[in-house]
Amino acid sequence: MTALPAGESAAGVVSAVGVGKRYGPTVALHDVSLTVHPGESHALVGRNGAGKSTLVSILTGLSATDTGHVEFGGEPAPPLSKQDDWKARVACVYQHAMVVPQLTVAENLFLNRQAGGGFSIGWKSLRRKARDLLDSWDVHVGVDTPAGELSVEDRQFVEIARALSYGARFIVLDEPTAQLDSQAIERLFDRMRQMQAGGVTFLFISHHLHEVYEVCQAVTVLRDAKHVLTAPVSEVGKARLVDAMTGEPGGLSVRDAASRESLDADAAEILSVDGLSGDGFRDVSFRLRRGEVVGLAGSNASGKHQVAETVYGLRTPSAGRIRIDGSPLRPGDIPAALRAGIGCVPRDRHHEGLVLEHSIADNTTMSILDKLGRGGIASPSTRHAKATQALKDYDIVAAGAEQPVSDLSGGNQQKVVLARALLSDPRVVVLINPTAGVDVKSKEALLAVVDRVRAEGKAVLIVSDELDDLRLSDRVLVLRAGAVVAEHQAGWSDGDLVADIEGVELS
Ligand SMILES: Nc1ncnc2c1ncn2[C@@H]1O[C@H](COP(=O)(O)OP(=O)(O)OP(=O)(O)O)[C@@H](O)[C@H]1O
Repeated sequence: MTALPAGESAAGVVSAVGVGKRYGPTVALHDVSLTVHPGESHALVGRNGAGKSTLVSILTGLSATDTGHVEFGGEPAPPLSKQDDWKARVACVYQHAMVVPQLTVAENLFLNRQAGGGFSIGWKSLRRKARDLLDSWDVHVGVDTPAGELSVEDRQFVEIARALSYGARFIVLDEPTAQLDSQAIERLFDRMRQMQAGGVTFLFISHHLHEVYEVCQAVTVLRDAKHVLTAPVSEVGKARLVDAMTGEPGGLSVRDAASRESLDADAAEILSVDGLSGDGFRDVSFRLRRGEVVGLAGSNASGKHQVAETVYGLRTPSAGRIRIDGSPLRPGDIPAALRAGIGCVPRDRHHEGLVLEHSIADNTTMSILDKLGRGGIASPSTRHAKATQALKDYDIVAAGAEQPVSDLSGGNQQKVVLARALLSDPRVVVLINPTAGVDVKSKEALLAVVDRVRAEGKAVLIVSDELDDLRLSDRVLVLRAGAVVAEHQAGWSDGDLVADIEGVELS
């Protein structure tokens, strides 16, 4: 079912009615109303910091509204103190895991529920219930598997099944595709369609607008904390959607490496990787020259992340050699890589990237303290000035440079990570999914920054699941099962590259 025309009064699965929310001086939501109708997949889109996550936290009972209210099926939402009542109505599956990694799937599914009705449920019965639940939603995951060992894909299915077991038939998926490769995304979408047919309603958040067209029937756009549009997806073209998100007309353009002058034939080599092997990859060799961008593509199991992580010192290789400007790089040593001139955007900004409770100024300047002041001590005003410039250069929505990074929206946190990587003025930049969680318009700006540092003569190694990120590359190396299986020069077609990534022959 698609969204009903304005004024039609069928009760939604959920409605936000005139919702407002502030964080100190920041208005995160202003008078936002939204109705999600039964059985639809409803997309929620908007630029970084538009208010999507704030609205989700209100629709899921995690935060209170300042103004307005929430209804389920036309009835007022339960008080926030009654979390079990919320769980029976709605759940959100986040990008980061909400399972306890040490516990098994069965324990995660029925955690804190073993003592229902005064009886304690035995271990055997708990496993059987878990198995029945997963079977009933066609989720093929072993109930005895520790949740920490699940793939992101399976973990999300387990979390969806857990939500359904509480009775909720309305599920928020917050950027569920961000860490999935293309085949896993297709499986997720198939499953969403099946569940929709079984009466489940979804609110779907994604920065990949093509996904909105693939899997959703209705779309709502938030911009600068306000609701600007709700409409059936079939009635809003992509250009109009982007205009609604940005508030200004004009499409998107990502510059293709094929459209720029080809690399200088005698550009000096900066990075050489020879016969590199390690956990998940073997015998990988490539060269990077000044001003060159090389992409690494492949499925999540291809080993592409591990190769990049070995280059910037997160992992120790079992064989092979990495040289920067001809000098061997000490393996498995991040500070050594930094000193040798490697800057990186890591895969996981929460664990390897940011100190969340510290300010934007601290985070962006932490790797350049020795350059800002003597003995690694920089005056607060120097750091403040650098960070304030970064806010501008990287299009970061924030109250100011001293705001803690934890206050920022996800996409804006990612921009802080990129700013930090580039502020150290590296010779080689290793970027892993650099635009993850970044909105379409900011993505363009970030890729333009990468193009600029390339033009300055830095070498860039970029690992991404997104073809748009890879378009900057002079060459893209495709990995499968840990080995480089193909190389595409700039100007590749999407179809050819994807066929190589997935290992299918094009007829
Ligand atoms: N706990 C908080 N404290 C202070 N400000 C916050 C807090 N949470 C969110 N904000 C601010 O509220 C605004 C809306 O943020 P929100 O996370 O809802 O955006 P979003 O649309 O989900 O963005 P993204 O696409 O980057 O995830 C932002 O300006 C953000 O900095």
